[in-house]
Amino acid sequence: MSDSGEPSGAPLFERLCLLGIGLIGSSLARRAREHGGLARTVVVSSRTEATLARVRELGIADVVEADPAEAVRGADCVILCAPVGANAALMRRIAPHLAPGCILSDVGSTKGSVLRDVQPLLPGDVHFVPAHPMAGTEFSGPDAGFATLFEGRYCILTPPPGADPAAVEKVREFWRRCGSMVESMDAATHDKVVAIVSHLPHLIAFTICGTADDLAAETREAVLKFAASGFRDFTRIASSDVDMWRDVFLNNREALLEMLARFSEDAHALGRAVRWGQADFIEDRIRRGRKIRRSLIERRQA
Ligand SMILES: NC(=O)c1ccc[n+]([C@@H]2O[C@H](COP(=O)([O-])OP(=O)(O)OC[C@H]3O[C@@H](n4cnc5c(N)ncnc54)[C@H](O)[C@@H]3O)[C@@H](O)[C@H]2O)c1
Ligand SMILES: O=C(O)C(=O)C[C@]1(C(=O)O)C=C[C@@H](O)C=C1
Repeated sequence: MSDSGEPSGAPLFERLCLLGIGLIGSSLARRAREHGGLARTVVVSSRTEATLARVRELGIADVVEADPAEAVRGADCVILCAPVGANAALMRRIAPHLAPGCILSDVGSTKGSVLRDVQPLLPGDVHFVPAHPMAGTEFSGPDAGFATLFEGRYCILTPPPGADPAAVEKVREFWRRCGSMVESMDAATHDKVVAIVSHLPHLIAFTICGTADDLAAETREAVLKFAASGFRDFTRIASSDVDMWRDVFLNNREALLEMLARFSEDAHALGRAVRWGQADFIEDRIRRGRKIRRSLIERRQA
């Protein structure tokens, strides 16, 4: 395998099964199609017949199977790609059918919940290596995916204590071949980090859109008319998928509420500085924002 993500030699997996095929699942399926190094055969299962029919039309999987229990049979890697709230039920359905030695992974945005929902049902001979690609868009469904989604983006692994090192290395290599930089951390740290960098920004975006929507009819018209401004940037992420974000908020409750409390205190402090005309305080906050944006650009993550 070369550092450029180009394939060399045999594919990592013989039979890769993706359960849930929206933005993330279909990006993985497309990557596997374009990059021979991921899997020889890609099997896909999803909840609705409409999604499965669309996957057939798109031609992004070798096998399309309605029943998840059937889909995982004989797979040496299974990746859960549905909203995180679906994991417990999916796991109950597939656990007895997972092949011995299979690697089970996921792409969920919350990791404590995945350990909670998946580990108790895990057969002894299956290796569990949770993962979270820090890449996405506001779009969802199988049409939204693209093969380059993960390129140059981080993927965080949260292997549970005692995870099989060979399985962890295989999942690392999988994400490297998707073009990602791979890091590992424990699930609790992951959940705190994403609460501030991903979940709270979405919560704020949904809220600011709701607040604008609550304004009197006349003002709301003006908001929409002149929205080619700071507000527009919030509307992009506020247009994200309902099921996915409901599940994220409900499955990272503690960390998200902690970050929201800190944010609220800081927002009040800035509001107070505005009220009392404290220009130095206001300038300091703006400078910190500019500094963070600059460092993201330097790290090529903006
Ligand atoms: N969208 C992002 O930016 C992003 C980024 C990183 C990780 N994630 C995580 O990836 C996962 C998938 O997100 P997505 O953006 O691809 O969502 P999506 O809405 O585009 O796709 C989800 C897919 O799962 C299917 N599904 C829903 N419930 C199911 C069930 N009970 N059983 C089987 N399939 C079911 C849906 O039909 C759909 O095909 C989520 O856990 C999310 O937290 C999302
Ligand atoms: O770019 C976006 O639109 C995203 O929302 C992607 C984003 C994020 O917040 O950065 C969303 C959820 C994920 O779990 C990872 C990535």
